[in-house]
Amino acid sequence: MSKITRPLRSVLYIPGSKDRALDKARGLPADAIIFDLEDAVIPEEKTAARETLATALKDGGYGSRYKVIRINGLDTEWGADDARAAAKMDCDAILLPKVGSPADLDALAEITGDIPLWAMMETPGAMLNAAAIGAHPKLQCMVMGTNDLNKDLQTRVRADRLPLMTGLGLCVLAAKANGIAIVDGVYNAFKDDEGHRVECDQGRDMGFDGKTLIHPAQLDVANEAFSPSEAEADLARRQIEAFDEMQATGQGVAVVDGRIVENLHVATARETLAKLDAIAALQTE
Ligand SMILES: CC(C)(COP(=O)(O)OP(=O)(O)OC[C@H]1O[C@@H](n2cnc3c(N)ncnc32)[C@H](O)[C@@H]1OP(=O)(O)O)[C@@H](O)C(=O)NCCC(=O)NCCSC(=O)C[C@H](O)C(=O)O
Ligand SMILES: [Mg+2]
Repeated sequence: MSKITRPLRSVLYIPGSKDRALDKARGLPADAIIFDLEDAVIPEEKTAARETLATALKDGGYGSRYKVIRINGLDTEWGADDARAAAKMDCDAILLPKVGSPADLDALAEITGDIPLWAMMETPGAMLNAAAIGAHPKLQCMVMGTNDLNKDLQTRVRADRLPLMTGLGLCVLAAKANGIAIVDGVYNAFKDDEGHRVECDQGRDMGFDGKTLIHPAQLDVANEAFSPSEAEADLARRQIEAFDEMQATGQGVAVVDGRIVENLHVATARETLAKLDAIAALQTE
């Protein structure tokens, strides 16, 4: 499996059937795009959407944005044809909805070969099998499907997402244990910037790499929430400097702002600065 080293702060869903949205995305500040053939496309348009998407990707213009195609499930009448078609399109990964076990990814890989796979984590069974799914050799990223998860769990939708916390936590653990990326679910109220910001911050605190989005208006908030802040960058630089100074005197612990700094904190500080460099590189691409 090829590990993603680029930022995935903002991952925008675009219905594969909507020409206008497919075109608009060429100029939007999204780190990644999920070209959707599943829930955003009505059954009557699914076959035509495959063609529309193939044309859009052939025409190109998406720059360095990571391009992911979400196909329909392989247990649907469209899934296998989607997979065969997606494997021939110019994309970076293929996203399978409602993954329940590693066998689902095996079945997709039989059709798509070496293309990296992403998995929608959106059923109770997937939460319980997260560790095994995360260890699949072709899996590159987990995507939380919080709408489907809410539906299957019969939860009440709460601002603090308490009913989802076990599932979100299990998936974050599975992704980190396997060294793959993981992005949070969508915030449905796309005109509610404040609620979106709160949920982005919560996802960032939990260790998600970014958030999936349904509307361009959500991009800036996600990009900011999942970027290191000025204060975090400043602290990282000072931690590295203080630790290097301490090491030069033969000591293994420094103190910055009243807190100890050991080699593991320096590793985090270096990751923070590397992420900033990766974000800066996106802007020059
Ligand atoms: C939610 C929407 C239906 C709203 O659409 P619309 O009313 O057209 O919005 P606007 O008029 O405000 O749009 C302004 C312009 O922005 C473009 N646009 C809108 N959405 C997108 C988009 N996602 N990507 C790119 N461009 C977009 C419009 O074309 C307008 O452009 P212009 O006219 O040139 O100014 C709509 O946003 C939408 O369809 N969003 C995507 C919905 C979707 O993909 N849903 C499926 C994924 S969510 C999911 O399934 C998660 C998971 O599986 C789970 O279980 O949780
Ligand atoms: Mg879903």
